[in-house]
Amino acid sequence: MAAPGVVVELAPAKVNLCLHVTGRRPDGYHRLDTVVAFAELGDTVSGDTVSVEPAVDGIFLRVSSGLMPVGKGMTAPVVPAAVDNLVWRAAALWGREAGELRAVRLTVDKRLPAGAGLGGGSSDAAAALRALSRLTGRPLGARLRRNTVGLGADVPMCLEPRPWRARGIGERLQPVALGRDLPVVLVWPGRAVATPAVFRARSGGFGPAVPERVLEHLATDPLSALAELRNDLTGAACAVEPAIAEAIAAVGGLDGCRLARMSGSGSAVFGLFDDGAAATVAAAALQDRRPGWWVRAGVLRAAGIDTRLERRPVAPLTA
Ligand SMILES: C[C@](O)(CO)[C@H](O)COP(=O)(O)OP(=O)(O)OC[C@H]1O[C@@H](n2ccc(N)nc2=O)[C@H](O)[C@@H]1O
Ligand SMILES: Nc1ncnc2c1ncn2[C@@H]1O[C@H](COP(=O)(O)OP(=O)(O)OP(=O)(O)O)[C@@H](O)[C@H]1O
Repeated sequence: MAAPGVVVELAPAKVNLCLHVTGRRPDGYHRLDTVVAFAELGDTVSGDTVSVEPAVDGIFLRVSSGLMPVGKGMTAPVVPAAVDNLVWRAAALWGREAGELRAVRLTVDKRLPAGAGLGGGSSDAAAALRALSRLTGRPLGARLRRNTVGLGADVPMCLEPRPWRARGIGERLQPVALGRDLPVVLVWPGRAVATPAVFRARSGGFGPAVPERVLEHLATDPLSALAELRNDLTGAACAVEPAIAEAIAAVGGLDGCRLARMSGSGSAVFGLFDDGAAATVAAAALQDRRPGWWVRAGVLRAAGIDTRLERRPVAPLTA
């Protein structure tokens, strides 16, 4: 293992710019065609390798949810603090695939609402794997990358947060050229929905894949291209949680909003803007009107996100 140190990784919010449900596998998972991009805001996952005497083996996980939005009337799943946390499961996967871990402490600071369709848990898992790779000096091998889909369908795309087209159940990744950075307002209407419940509530057949012509158009005029696409889970998610329909209408009505849509299986909604300043003003106005909602302005980065945050001093290990 490399010398003791601390690395801090951003676990950025994932936004499904569109989500087409194109079929269903025999195991019940749905085949998707989705274009995702990542915002420069999210949870953080830090990892320490710590020298202590006597040496301590194992993984230590600390989850701080102090920054998670918790307000009157909000419902969000509890973020598990131990072996059910996706960060823990990612570290266990690393242990199986890349080698034993000794005295590693992973700390998750939650800032993204859980069960929001912003991929928080998946992004945390991916950030933990990047942190372990940096701490140990070992690259993320191809087999490990492939196996991350077992942690969650969104984990492979979160390993390298950049615009992707994802097919299969999310693991067949193809880079996508997004013509420019997209100012975004992210809104979570204070009510979580569980992904399996939304897929179960879906009715009707399957839709067409994302046309190649529209994918190419994303490189030149992303907002017009996205207007031709859709999120096929919107109806089902709104039936499960009507607050989503309210959020889509509220975001669509913001000054300067060019497109409002749900992300993933909900319940978060995003609005795209031409102009970052307009997005910031609109977010503040909406937050004033709806204090029970979680509202953030950010930017979806065409070039992807640099997830390496600043180094911090090493703190002593207290297990
Ligand atoms: C809807 C998306 O957010 C789009 O990016 C993701 O596909 C969901 O990714 P995720 O939260 O990592 O999902 P997982 O934890 O793998 O799956 C949760 C549950 O959602 C359903 N599920 C998920 C993904 C998929 N392609 N088809 C499904 O039917 C399954 O019932 C599954 O048991
Ligand atoms: N580190 C984590 N952060 C958030 N949730 C976690 C984490 N680890 C496990 N979970 C569990 O995962 C479930 C989904 O949380 P998550 O925030 O990833 O949902 P989501 O945003 O809807 O994801 P997706 O966009 O991938 O569908 C929750 O029920 C939560 O208890």
